[in-house]
Amino acid sequence: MVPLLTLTELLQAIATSSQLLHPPTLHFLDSSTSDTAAGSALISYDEVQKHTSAEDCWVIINGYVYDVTDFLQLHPGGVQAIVAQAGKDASKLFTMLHPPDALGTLPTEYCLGPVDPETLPAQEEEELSEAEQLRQEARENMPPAENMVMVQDFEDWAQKVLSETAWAYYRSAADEEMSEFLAALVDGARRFVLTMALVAFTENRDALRRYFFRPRILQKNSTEGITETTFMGIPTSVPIFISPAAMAKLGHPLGEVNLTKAAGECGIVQMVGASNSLETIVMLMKLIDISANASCGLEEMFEAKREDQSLIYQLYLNKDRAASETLIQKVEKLGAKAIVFTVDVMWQSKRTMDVRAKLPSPAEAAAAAAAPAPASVSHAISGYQDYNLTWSDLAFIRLLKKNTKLPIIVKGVQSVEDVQLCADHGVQGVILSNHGGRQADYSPAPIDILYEVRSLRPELFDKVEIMIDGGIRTGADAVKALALGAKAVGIGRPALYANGTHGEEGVKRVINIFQEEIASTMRNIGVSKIQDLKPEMVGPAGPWVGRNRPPYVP
Ligand code: HEM
Ligand SMILES: Cc1cc2nc3c(=O)[nH]c(=O)nc-3n(C[C@H](O)[C@H](O)[C@H](O)COP(=O)(O)O)c2cc1C
Repeated sequence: MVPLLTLTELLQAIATSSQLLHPPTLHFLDSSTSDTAAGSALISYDEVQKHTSAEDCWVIINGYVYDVTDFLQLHPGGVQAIVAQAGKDASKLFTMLHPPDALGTLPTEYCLGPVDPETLPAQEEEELSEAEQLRQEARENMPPAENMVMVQDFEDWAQKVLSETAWAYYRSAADEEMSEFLAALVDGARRFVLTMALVAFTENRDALRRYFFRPRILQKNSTEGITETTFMGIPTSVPIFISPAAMAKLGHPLGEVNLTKAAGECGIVQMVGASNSLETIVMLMKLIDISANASCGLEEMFEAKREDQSLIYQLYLNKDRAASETLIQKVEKLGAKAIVFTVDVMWQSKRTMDVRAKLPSPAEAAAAAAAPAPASVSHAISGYQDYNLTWSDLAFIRLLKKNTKLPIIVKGVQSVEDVQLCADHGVQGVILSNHGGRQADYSPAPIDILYEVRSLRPELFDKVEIMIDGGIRTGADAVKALALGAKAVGIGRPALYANGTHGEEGVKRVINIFQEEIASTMRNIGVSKIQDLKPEMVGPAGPWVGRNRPPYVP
């Protein structure tokens, strides 16, 4: 549940962004609710104001009044999230957090009719809290996207301008997180505190910093198309892809569509997420017996893409295989180029910063105690997601292969043995990933897993395409992974942060920075096309002698 202050902050941060507050669209008029809504008499604001409790809860969204009393217990964001809006116009908040068709998941009779616009109170200017003022000032002083020099610059600004909720959700990682104090020490005296700071999230970056190049000199340089390549049979202008990530709308009201447009303009692949929110909606639609075909923002992303642009769909498998089957058929029809099947969310993890940000104040806790107990998000999610997948039954691979001609990529592989098993079971690609350090704490850094595969089982690179993501923030990071054999590398948070600071322009700038840095790194180590990058150009820091010498060095 979001504390009230945080939601206000969230709205304010967004309201100060330049491209904002496009008028709310009446999406549900296209859906089955239109008959009910269109024919109804106007409802006065005074009438709406009479229904402000958990036992009798009305809200206004996009000009229409909804009685959501029976939906409260099913709401994945919790009962209180809606009750806090009871009797009010929740349009802005709703639009910011939900895919447009979320309303279409409600039974038609919940829509009571249009609100009488004459009776709506004038919008009052809300007084800004100190934190909100700081965020607003920071946004006013933020340089334009083209002045961002490093990908890290976007993260630094995101921390200053994003709402507490958005920052906590994006940045959070599993369990043990370094304090700011430790983080500062890490910058100054990294080696000294390393043993205290070995958590998955920080290790993803630290591990990348332990690999160095062996540049070659006097190699002919080319100027054109130096970063162009293909992965999974898809051409890409740079071997970077946008990893699937939920809730881009927390950072910018246009959400994932910004990422799709930026990826299209820059000629790279986006993996569109079956975000928790969208998947949960599918689960809810089943609970309230509405067709899964009525879902979600997926079409929006496919509509926003260019004709020649490639999107890959990311799936969490549903216990109800029929729901997954429908989804796979749908995305295949929409034109997805492959299916990414995420397997590293085997259980809900504790995302520490996110949990802290949502802790209610004492007053909110007291108010919540008076309301019926919410169905928790983790409960809601475990209601549909299959956590009991095993290699021995292989149900998921069989299901996917039976239902689609699309190549299958398994995301979240974290050991050499499992790369081998994926290859044995006929998947075409794997993404070495620990979910950006958000699932199992102390899971290995993807670059180290890649190094292990290269050192121990180099033949696996010919059996299955290997990609990685986690902590990739510079062109040099990407080139190290590509030289070790990765076909492409994914970025998660960098795209979300840049979307939150500068929207589509920010995401494009992030991709351009990667392109510039990859090209420059390649030229400086004596390589002029991706295919010429070789494992022996990269290895652990220090002289390659004795036990430090990589086994693949000729
Ligand atoms: C009717 C008015 C609604 C209001 C005012 C509302 C409000 C909210 C708020 C404030 C949150 C953020 C909660 C948090 O992060 O702490 C949220 C989350 C969410 N809502 Fe709604 N909501 C409404 C309807 C719906 C509907 C119809 C659906 C579709 C089934 C839906 C699905 C979700 C989902 C999936 C989340 C994210 C849960 C998560 O992953 O954390 N909501 N909602
Ligand atoms: C806010 C956020 C939401 C994410 N949501 C998903 C998701 O829905 N599905 C998925 O497979 N991975 C998800 N991930 C993991 C990313 O796909 C990716 O593995 C990770 O972010 C890479 O690490 P990086 O953020 O350091 O680049 C998410 C990551 C973040 C930060």
